Formats: sequence, structure tokens, C-alpha cells
Amino acid sequence: MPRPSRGNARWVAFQTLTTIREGAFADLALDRHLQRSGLVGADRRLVTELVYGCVRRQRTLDALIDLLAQRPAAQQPPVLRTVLQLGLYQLRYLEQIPTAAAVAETVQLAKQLGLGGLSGAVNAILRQYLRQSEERDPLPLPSDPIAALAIHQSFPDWLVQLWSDRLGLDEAEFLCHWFNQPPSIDLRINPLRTERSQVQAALEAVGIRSTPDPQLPQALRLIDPPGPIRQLPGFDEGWWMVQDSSAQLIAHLVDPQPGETVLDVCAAPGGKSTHLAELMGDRGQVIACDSSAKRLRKVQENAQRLQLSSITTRAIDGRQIKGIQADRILVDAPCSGLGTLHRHADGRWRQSPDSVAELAQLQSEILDAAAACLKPAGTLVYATCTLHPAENEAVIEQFLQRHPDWQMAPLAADSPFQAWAEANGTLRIWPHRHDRDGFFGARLQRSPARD
Ligand SMILES: C[S@@+](CC[C@H](N)C(=O)[O-])C[C@H]1O[C@@H](n2cnc3c(N)ncnc32)[C@H](O)[C@@H]1O
Repeated sequence: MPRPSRGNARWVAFQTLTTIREGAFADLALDRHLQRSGLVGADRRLVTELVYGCVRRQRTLDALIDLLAQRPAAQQPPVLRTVLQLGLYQLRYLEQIPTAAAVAETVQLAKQLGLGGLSGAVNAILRQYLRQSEERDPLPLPSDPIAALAIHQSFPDWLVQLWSDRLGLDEAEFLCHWFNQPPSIDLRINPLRTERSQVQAALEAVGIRSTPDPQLPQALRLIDPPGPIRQLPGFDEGWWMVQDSSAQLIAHLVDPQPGETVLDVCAAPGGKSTHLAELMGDRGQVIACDSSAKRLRKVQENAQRLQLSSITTRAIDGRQIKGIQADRILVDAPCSGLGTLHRHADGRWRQSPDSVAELAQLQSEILDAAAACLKPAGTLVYATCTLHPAENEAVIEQFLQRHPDWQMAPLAADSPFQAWAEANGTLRIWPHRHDRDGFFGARLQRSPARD
């Protein structure tokens, strides 16, 4: 059996998990460690699987450590706990790794990390897991159904409770299961530069199959793993940008027309600003604002690469926005991201009922300020990628209470996107039902003046 070296996939996964434990965002930590490691191909994919898998499945893995080790997970030295999580993750979830190799590599990693005598305990715990799994799943589950589902699917109780209240326990489990799968990658094809069929053919030529979304004219879902995105055909030419198909629906809700002034209040990194500009044929003005000047540079980069010239950027806190009168406004608000937990492995552990309440307050303040920038006959779309009603329906309900001269605005009757929206102009995407990111959108307008 080859000995793990410092450039070995499990070693890199361990280092990345340590950085995440110290507070780094999972995706940023992974990018950084992968870059440094020089790993390519299958090794790179293994590190990604191990890191995202251990972060997502942390609660389940810790429940196993509680069962099998002498001390509960929370009282283990952090290095040992991470090594055990890595070993148990491979044994429980990665069928492609032979169990003997998973055990031997994990024990070797423990030795390499200086755990010395404890490597024997690692060996014993992993073998005990294998023995116990021969008869039935050894994962200990409490009788309370919410806690049991939360431990089995590795989510905090409050999230399972929230979704179970909304969907029922069985459907909440589908949703949790969906979020534990690796995310798909969708492209949004730039119709001002190319056609979807042309991009599909160019990808096929480099061995990447894709499938067009029948309901969204610009969306192409990649079937094969694409490798480094920037190296795909058409990147430099601005033929496409990566954007989930749910997010692609939002600019259609805004429904911008050529020549209009469109204000995008929380615009970075520019996924929707660039889409709005494309839908307007790059004619008119998209004012892309964001509180982060650094992130706004991404908007400029994306606009430049997609060869769009109708976008200008402005660094401003959405709560302070004024002095603009726009035909259409998009508030794609900062949110808890609970509809994209498959993309953000650590998202489920970062949010809490308190953080959701804080975000809801911020969202309401941004929405109030943005609404004052809308021309009398204009349309405003409020959108989030969360599934929490406090950040979605409640923000809209409270807005309408504070602004009795506003109302919901249904999509035009002949809009090809009617099927997605509810009669009153609200859009709600449940990931497990629609196989795409979770999203919420609401169209708003001022009520017509009464005589
Ligand atoms: C959901 S992201 C926007 C994604 C973007 N619309 C797109 O499609 O690429 C939310 C954005 O809100 C910005 N943001 C956070 N707080 C803000 C505030 N108080 N005012 C304006 N923007 C804010 C963040 O910097 C972030 O870029």
C-alpha cells in the first residue's frame, strides 16, 4: 500500500478541514489548499469529495464517534476528531474506496500527524464500525422524529423542524437528501454572442456532455464534470457564464425592456445584472450597486468578458440608495442561502434562527430604500436564494403593510415564464421538486392611483 505523502489527497483534505474548523469558508479554504497542493484529476476530485462530504455529514459522523469512541466527539482532540471523521466518511459514504484501503490510509494519516499511540485507537474505531455495520446501520437515532432525521441527514434540528412544518417529515427528508448530493453546474448562454446549440457542440468536442433546459432558453446543464471552468470553450469569448437555472428565472421575473433604466441593488458578482443587460439587448442602462466595492469588481469583470457595455457599477449600501429613478428594480437581497446548501457545504452550520432574523431586518430596510427609486409605473422584484419564510413571504407581507399604496404584480399573461410564478406574481422553487437551487421571488408595483 502506498504511504501517504504531504501531497496526498487525504493529507490535503485534513489540512483543508482544519482551516475550515478554524473559521474559513469551506469553498475558499478548498480552493486555496487545492491550488497549493498541485494535485490534479482524480486526486483533486477525492479531496473535494472528502472535504465537502465531511463538512456536510459532520453531525452524522460525530454521532458515530460518540457511539464508537471512549470520549464523545465534542471532547476529542480536534486533530483526532477530524481524522476519525475522514475515516468514517470514507467507510460510510464512499463505496468506490475499498474498506481496507480507507482504514489503512486513515491510520497512516494519524501517524503522519503525530498521533502516535492513538493511531491504534483510530484503527480499532474504524474496524468496530465495519463490524457493527455488517448487521445493521449502527447510527444511534433518538425517538424524536425531528432529531432522528436531523442526525441521519446531518442538519441542525431547527432547519429540519422548519421544513417539516412546511412540507411534512417525509418531504423534508427528500429535501435534506437532495442537499447532501453534489451540485450540478448550469451555464447561461449569452444570446448576444452565440447560440446554445453552438456551445453544446463546442463542449461535446472536448468530451463534456450537456443538456438544454426545456423551460429556460439560455440554460445548459453540464452532465460531465467540467474541470477548471475558465478552460472550457467559449469562456474567454464571453459565450456564457455559470449561473444556476433558478437564478436565471429571476431576470425573467424582472422582464426588462430595451432602452429602460434598471437598478440592481445587490448586484455582485453580477450574475443577474449581466443577464438583465442581455435580455435588454445591451440597450438601456443597468445600474449595478452593491455595498462591497471589492465584489463589484467582479461585476465589471463579468460584464467585460460577456462584452456588455450597458452596465455601470456603484458602491453603496442598499439601505442608503437614493437619487435614481428606475423603470425596473431588482433587490436580490443578501440572505441565509438556505436554498443553496448543496453548494455551500458549511452553510447549514453557519446560519441560525438569530442570523435569519438579522437578515430579515436588513432585507426589509434595503427593500424600503429601493422602493423609493422606482418610477410610478415601474416593477420591482425582490428575490432571495433562501427557503426561510421570515426572509421571503414575511418580508413581502410586512412591506405591503408598511406601504399600502403597493401591491403584488402578476407576470404578463403571455409571459413564457407564467408556469413558474404563482397567480399573484410570487415565485418559489423547491430544490427537490424542481431539481435546481431553491429560490424565492416576488414582483411588486405601486397600486394604480384612484380617482
Ligand atoms: C445574493 S448576493 C447578490 C448576487 C447577485 N445579484 C448576482 O446575481 O450575482 C447579495 C449581495 O448583497 C450584497 N450586500 C450585502 N449587504 C448589502 C447592503 N447592505 N447593501 C447592498 N448590498 C449588500 C453582498 O455584497 C452580495 O454581493
